Amino acid sequence: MTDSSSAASGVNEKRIGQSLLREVKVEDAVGLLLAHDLTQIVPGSFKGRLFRKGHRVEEADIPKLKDIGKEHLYVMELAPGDLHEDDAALRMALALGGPNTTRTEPHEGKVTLKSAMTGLVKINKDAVDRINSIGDIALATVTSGRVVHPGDAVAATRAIPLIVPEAKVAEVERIAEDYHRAEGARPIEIKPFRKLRAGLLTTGTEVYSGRIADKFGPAVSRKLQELGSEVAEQRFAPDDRQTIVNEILYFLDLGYDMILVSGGMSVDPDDRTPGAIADAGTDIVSYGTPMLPGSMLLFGYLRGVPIFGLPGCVMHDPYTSFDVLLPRVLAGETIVREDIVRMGYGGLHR
Ligand SMILES: Nc1nc2c(c(=O)[nH]1)N[C@H]1C(S)=C(S)[C@@H](COP(=O)(O)OP(=O)(O)OC[C@H]3O[C@@H](n4cnc5c(N)ncnc54)[C@H](O)[C@@H]3O)O[C@H]1N2
Ligand code: MOO
Repeated sequence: MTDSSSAASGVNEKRIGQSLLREVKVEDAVGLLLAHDLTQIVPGSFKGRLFRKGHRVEEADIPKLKDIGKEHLYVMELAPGDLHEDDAALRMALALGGPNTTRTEPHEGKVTLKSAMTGLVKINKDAVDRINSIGDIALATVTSGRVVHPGDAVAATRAIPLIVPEAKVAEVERIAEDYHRAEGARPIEIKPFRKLRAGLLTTGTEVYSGRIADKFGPAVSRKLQELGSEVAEQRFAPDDRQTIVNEILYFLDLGYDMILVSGGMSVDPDDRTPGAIADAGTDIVSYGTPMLPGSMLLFGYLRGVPIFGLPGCVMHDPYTSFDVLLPRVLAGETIVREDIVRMGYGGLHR
């Protein structure tokens, strides 16, 4: 990589495995190639690469190097079986990133995986934990199951030392391969959203009779639209259990992909919605969700069609249990009771 014979004598050397890092005074480094990116940080205005790995040091660089605190530079002699930080970060990113992810160039020993689309990011936490227990390498991710948009960072791989044993990176590749063989997916992927047509039944005698204006329709339509789906039809029902059952079955007959029923989800005598959803023949996955807001949400499947009972907060709160579960349904996931149970940890949002 660099011409070690031109290094000044009497300088410090650091051995990492079979590889060698030799310190060279910046004044003696003119003509040598930089062994790694060099970072400048000016708080509030700049953080980034001042010099790129492989840059040939020139006389004019010396004051700039001193400005960022460099009195010495490394000359690197990589042994077989060792990897430069950039190559380690890149190989990990290549192994981990699945469909609909993009990669940045290696940069200061780091590669960022980004989403190429609007979708649901899926990250296997077990693989992340196993990789981070290896040592000398780091994988930082966002939490799985959230909505991401094009260009959003979802994970970053990083080598901690400048030289990493290749075996550690190979272990990351093996973890990714094992996961791929078992699950048919890479540990980090973006699932696209399906475009679903939903029927929305808005219950509440006060809305049905026209005493108050409906606020559920616009809010739910917007939430679906933002993810590429639509409320294809909205209907209204008073707080009457049988009427609600009939309207749900009407939506089912029309073949909508999803059924949403708003209002009447809590404890008042006029709250008929959970009972009506059950009477319609729904297999209820859960009534009650360990998340706030949205604890009174019901989720189930009616002859395979996802059906939600939506509590009042969905009208006005931007992030409820509906906003957690809706993207998963749109991404084609089947929601089971365990998924709902797990929402409680980290599920307190107000
Ligand atoms: N004692 C308890 N009180 C409440 C509980 C509880 O467990 N025990 N749960 C709370 C939670 S959480 C929620 S959320 C709310 C509301 O639940 P509901 O889904 O039953 O909502 P409603 O009773 O039907 O209505 C509440 C409120 O919102 C207005 N509303 C309903 N639909 C519409 C609409 N389409 N457009 C405009 N406004 C609407 C309705 O008129 C009421 O004012 O219960 C908590 N209380
Ligand atoms: O279902 Mo309530 O909306 O938790 O706020």
